[in-house]
Amino acid sequence: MKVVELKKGIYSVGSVDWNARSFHGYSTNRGITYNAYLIIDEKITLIDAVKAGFAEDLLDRIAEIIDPAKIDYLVSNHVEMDHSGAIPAVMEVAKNATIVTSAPSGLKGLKAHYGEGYNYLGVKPGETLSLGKRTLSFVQTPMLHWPDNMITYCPEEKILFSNDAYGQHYATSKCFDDEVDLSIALEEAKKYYANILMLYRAQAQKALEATKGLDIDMIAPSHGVIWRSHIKEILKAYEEYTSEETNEEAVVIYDSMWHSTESMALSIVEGFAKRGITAQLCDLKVNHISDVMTMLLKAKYIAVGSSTLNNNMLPSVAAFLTYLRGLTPKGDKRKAFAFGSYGWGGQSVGLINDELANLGYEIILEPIKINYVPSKEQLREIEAKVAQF
Ligand SMILES: Cc1cc2nc3c(=O)[nH]c(=O)nc-3n(C[C@H](O)[C@H](O)[C@H](O)COP(=O)(O)O)c2cc1C
Repeated sequence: MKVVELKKGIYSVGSVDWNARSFHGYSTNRGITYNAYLIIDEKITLIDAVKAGFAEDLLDRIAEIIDPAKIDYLVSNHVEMDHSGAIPAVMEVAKNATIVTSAPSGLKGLKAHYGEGYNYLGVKPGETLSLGKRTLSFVQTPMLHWPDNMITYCPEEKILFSNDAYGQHYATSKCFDDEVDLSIALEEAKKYYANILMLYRAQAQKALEATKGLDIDMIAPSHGVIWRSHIKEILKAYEEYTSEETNEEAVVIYDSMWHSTESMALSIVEGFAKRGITAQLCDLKVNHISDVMTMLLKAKYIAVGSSTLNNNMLPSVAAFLTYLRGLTPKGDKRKAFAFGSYGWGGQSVGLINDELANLGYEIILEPIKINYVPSKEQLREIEAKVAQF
């Protein structure tokens, strides 16, 4: 990625990982960027680093502007290795630099990754750091999505370096929201929220409130494009993502060996459609769980189906439910039911029902079970049941 000057003396110097298709299990169909920002002031400051494999790339781009040895501060907004992996390489060159991170969690996390051997400066909520003409102000956003997370605001330039908040996994040679298709940037922001931040809804609401209180010209996240022309749109989108309100939408998620549970799923979709509820059918054999989470983010209704395999649900469904359990925020108000075909014991449907109930979802229909292949009449009955609950 080429160096881009965001404002006079402030540069985007991060890397594009065009072919990354998995980010710790999240499918990144459009690749990833690891954004880093360089501020030229009396104190030369790098905001975040990149993934380890891109360290040379980062240093080369910094060298286009200034000798990397002159870096005074390396602000680490988040310890996770997609932002911090290149820290040792940067510190190898910038021997006198100080790593600025949240106290105490950032300090603890960075030391556990990279050792005690660097100059560290821990900053507490609301603390500021003067770079000369500019100031950096640190807002801690703990558990969004690690204990150490913070966002960094530069009031003189009205830039919020938001790290993971407002980010998107979207590799592009462009830098800004108004240079790309906005619908793609927002779709990827939604997927990012659903898969990384959804569990931490309360913290995301607080970060959103903190953001709204700032005078902002640019939101520069650590992944994807920088928001400058569509700040209102991304904040409105976060307002929607973080709201407890759901939409009149259903997602019918299943796996099936011989299509019996699949036939049931199709009838369930028809039943929802009859009620005027938009429903999406989602076969776990062909839909990645991270895409399913995006579909689910604002859906009020969830139906989960599996046939019984060896006294259990199908492994794909178990994996999906585990992922869903991990990402479900407290007090999630959704309506759900289980369905599936079976041969003899038929345990899968009860197990799914229990999982959905344990998530705190309101169970709106008794588990729907069909022995082996559903008849046309049984399918019509399922459709009618869903259309009437
Ligand atoms: C390898 C295998 C193991 C199965 N184990 C069970 C089981 O333990 N209990 C049960 O009730 N049915 C079991 N069945 C039967 C299926 O649940 C049944 O065929 C069902 O109709 C398949 O639905 P599907 O086409 O949606 O996968 C098994 C089927 C297969 C192929």
